[in-house]
Amino acid sequence: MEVVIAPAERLAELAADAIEALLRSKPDAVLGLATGSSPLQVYDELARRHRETGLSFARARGFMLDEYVGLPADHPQRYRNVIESEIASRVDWPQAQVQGPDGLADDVPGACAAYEAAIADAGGVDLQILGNGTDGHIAFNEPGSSLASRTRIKTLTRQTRLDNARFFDDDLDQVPTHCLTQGLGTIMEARHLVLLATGRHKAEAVHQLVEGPVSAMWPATVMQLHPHATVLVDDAAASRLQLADYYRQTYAEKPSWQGL
Ligand SMILES: N[C@@H]1[C@@H](O)[C@H](O)[C@@H](COP(=O)(O)O)O[C@@H]1O
Repeated sequence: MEVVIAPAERLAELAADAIEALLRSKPDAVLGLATGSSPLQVYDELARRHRETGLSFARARGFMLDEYVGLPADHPQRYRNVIESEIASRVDWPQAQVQGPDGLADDVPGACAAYEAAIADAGGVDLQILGNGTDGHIAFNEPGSSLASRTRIKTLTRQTRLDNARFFDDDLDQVPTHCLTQGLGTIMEARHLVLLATGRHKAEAVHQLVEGPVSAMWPATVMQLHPHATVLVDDAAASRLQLADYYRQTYAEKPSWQGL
């Protein structure tokens, strides 16, 4: 696991560099997309590169991590709509090439199985962008999630609903109680995991993710078992890391050609 500690703008550039290098070498790459505030600067940077340098998503495929259950198709916080407005519509990405789990499906197990099959048919995810919940979740794999889990329905914790109430007029009652989410086993099959976390409120989750014991209580710790995982954090999110000086030194001495 590589840990990079840098200001948020720099982290966004590094993630965008990795995505750009992938798209330039493999234009039909499969990108794993996260919602939440953590990837927003990455999406801004990708949109800028599309505008200014012609970086193209025309042949790329995108798979979202998760979706709320029951939000109407036109709800602005439906994750498929969030991804459309935050990144897909700002670049040349055809709508049909970006998909998420169907939070309005009548047959939930069927929709989850179909989503797993669609990812497999696309050849698997090349690069998965991730955020980290304050309770250690990735996607919506809440504490207690099986480390081998696949796409399924989950009940959101009260903490996650409180964290996300800011997107719903600070009204907890408007925040859905359930979601469909890629499982930890699904996410672990992506070939490169790139997690972003900023702010002091993420410091404990980041410490557990990087330095804690692998445990379903902190679901992101499963990333310790991945052969190519990158954790991009700012000073505040890194403030509880025991080996922060070592991570800083390692990154400072890394050859610039190496990439993430
Ligand atoms: N389902 C999303 C996750 O994919 C996201 O990574 C996480 C952190 O969110 P944020 O980046 O806003 O802190 O919580 C949300 O609930």
